[in-house]
Amino acid sequence: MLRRKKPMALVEVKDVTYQYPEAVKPSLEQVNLTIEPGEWVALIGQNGSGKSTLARLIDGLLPLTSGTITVGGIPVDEQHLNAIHQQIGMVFQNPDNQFVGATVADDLAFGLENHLLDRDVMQRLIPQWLKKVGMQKFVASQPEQLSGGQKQRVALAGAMVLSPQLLILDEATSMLDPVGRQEVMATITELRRTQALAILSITHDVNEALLADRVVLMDQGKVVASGQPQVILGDPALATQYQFDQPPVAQLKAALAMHQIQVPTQITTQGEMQTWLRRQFNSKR
Ligand SMILES: Nc1ncnc2c1ncn2[C@@H]1O[C@H](COP(=O)(O)OP(=O)(O)OP(=O)(O)O)[C@@H](O)[C@H]1O
Repeated sequence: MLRRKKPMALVEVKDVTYQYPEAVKPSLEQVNLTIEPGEWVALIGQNGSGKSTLARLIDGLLPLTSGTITVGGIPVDEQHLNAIHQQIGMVFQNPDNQFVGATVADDLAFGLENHLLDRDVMQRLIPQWLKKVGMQKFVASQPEQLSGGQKQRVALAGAMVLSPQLLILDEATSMLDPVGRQEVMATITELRRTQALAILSITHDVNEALLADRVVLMDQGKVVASGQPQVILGDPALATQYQFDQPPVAQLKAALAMHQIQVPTQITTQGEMQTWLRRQFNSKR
């Protein structure tokens, strides 16, 4: 009997161990991770748990020394770096370190020149992508005329301009004020709605992790848990052991439990909590 082969995930990380050359111990140990096409995975974990190292290995910014990684079926190695960089767009933490051009248009053109695109293709793609991130009015602006959130939206346009299948966000909103953070998250949510795009977002922000399809928790170079955001983030034992903030609903549950009010475990979202509280309130009137 013919057995049908399982379709390949977009990203397959298999048995990856990595030690920086000067380090005394590995930063990643036997890491396995898959990301499906179109899936949004939030990578969480304490400082130094290995999240950025894993992202850099997936993008080929660090050389793999043990294990394998494929993106879109292409092995991440020196030979395939160009092809890998067309599959992945990456946005980093610091808005100022990412801006290399004298103007917004120059900045995007600089990134595209590395991919040897024709001038007329570039001139079509740049305004198209600036419009998608809501920055079309700023095409001739200089970096110092932009807010942090606006710079990160330009970085997003730069990461997306070659229509990659995977967007990696390495704490892309952590240096922004609440308005900038909101702007960038709204842009990412909109991109996800309109593009066939998988996302790997590294974050310490519980509200950002809640937007993902799945949360992967790392600790000391290992993946220690993976599952639905509300389940992983709402687990009080995991939150205490691995020191992360719980979502507002989980915090409210814990506070109510201290007053002997037990909220059913299946209630995880704000909407479910509101409905449940309203019912309790009405039944007592
Ligand atoms: N260039 C380097 N050389 C040596 N060790 C490094 C280097 N970069 C990171 N490390 C070490 O690797 C481990 C994992 O670091 P990494 O930056 O991947 O963690 P992280 O989870 O992204 O942390 P954070 O949330 O603080 O960004 C840490 O112990 C760190 O000190």
